[in-house]
Amino acid sequence: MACSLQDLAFLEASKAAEIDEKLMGPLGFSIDQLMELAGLSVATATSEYCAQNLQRILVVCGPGNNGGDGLVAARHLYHFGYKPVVCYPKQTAKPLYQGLVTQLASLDVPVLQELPSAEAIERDFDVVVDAIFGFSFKGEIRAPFADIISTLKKISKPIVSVDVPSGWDVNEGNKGGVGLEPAVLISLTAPKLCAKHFKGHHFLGGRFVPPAIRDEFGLKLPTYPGLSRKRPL
Ligand SMILES: NC(=O)C1=CN([C@@H]2O[C@H](COP(=O)(O)OP(=O)(O)OC[C@H]3O[C@@H](n4cnc5c(N)ncnc54)[C@H](O)[C@@H]3O)[C@@H](O)[C@H]2O)[C@H](O)CC1
Ligand SMILES: [K+]
Repeated sequence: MACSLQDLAFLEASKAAEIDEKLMGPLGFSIDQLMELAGLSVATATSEYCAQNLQRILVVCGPGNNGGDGLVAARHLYHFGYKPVVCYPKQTAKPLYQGLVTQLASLDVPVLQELPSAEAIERDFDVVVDAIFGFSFKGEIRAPFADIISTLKKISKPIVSVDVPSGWDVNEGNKGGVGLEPAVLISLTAPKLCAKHFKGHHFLGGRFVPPAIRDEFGLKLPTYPGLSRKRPL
């Protein structure tokens, strides 16, 4: 099916959270499963963008599930042959996240607590994956992420944002210009309202939506090509 952005339904932040609750309640999914599928689609879309020439990938992970998607994506990117380095400044003790960090350690993927300087990122990396905030981001950016986002705003290397460009109001877009300006956005499940303002390469990932959810929330999802885990929009 040919599909353009105009054909898609965009999701308010509150509806995205409601879909998550339904998937993980009556529809029988676990967060581990959804995060694995989301992170895998992030890795496949990122590798399509990076191809062979962009190898050194800095994955910056936030404190919630968006950060978890980044941890999963970093593991898959390693197995795809890239050289990921993770920055995960605000780690959580939840077993799911601890497990993801242990898995990265078993692959010798570095997990940094602090973001390298803008100069070091320019020198040492080809691409940055932004897995800082997703659909639950609200209000002004708090520490330590305010400094992290302002450092990332200084670099010229392309940024790949997971689900929402970090710092953007999930419904309204880059209010006050405080958020990142990614080259690539990988929306998960369905694009959030803010994605209407995004002008770069747009992928849709998270191929796990059953017809009941699609119909209840009026989602207009494009057909994924073949076995692909992501769909260019
Ligand atoms: N069905 C799906 O599409 C799935 C998507 N997934 C991913 O999960 C995120 C949403 O995850 P959630 O944990 O609800 O929230 P976030 O990661 O967006 O962030 C919560 C985290 O951030 C802190 N926070 C919020 N606002 C601020 C602020 N202004 N300053 C600093 N910190 C802030 C908050 O305290 C929390 O700690 C979705 O976008 C997808 O990426 C799932 O992985 C699978 C299902
Ligand atoms: K993000």
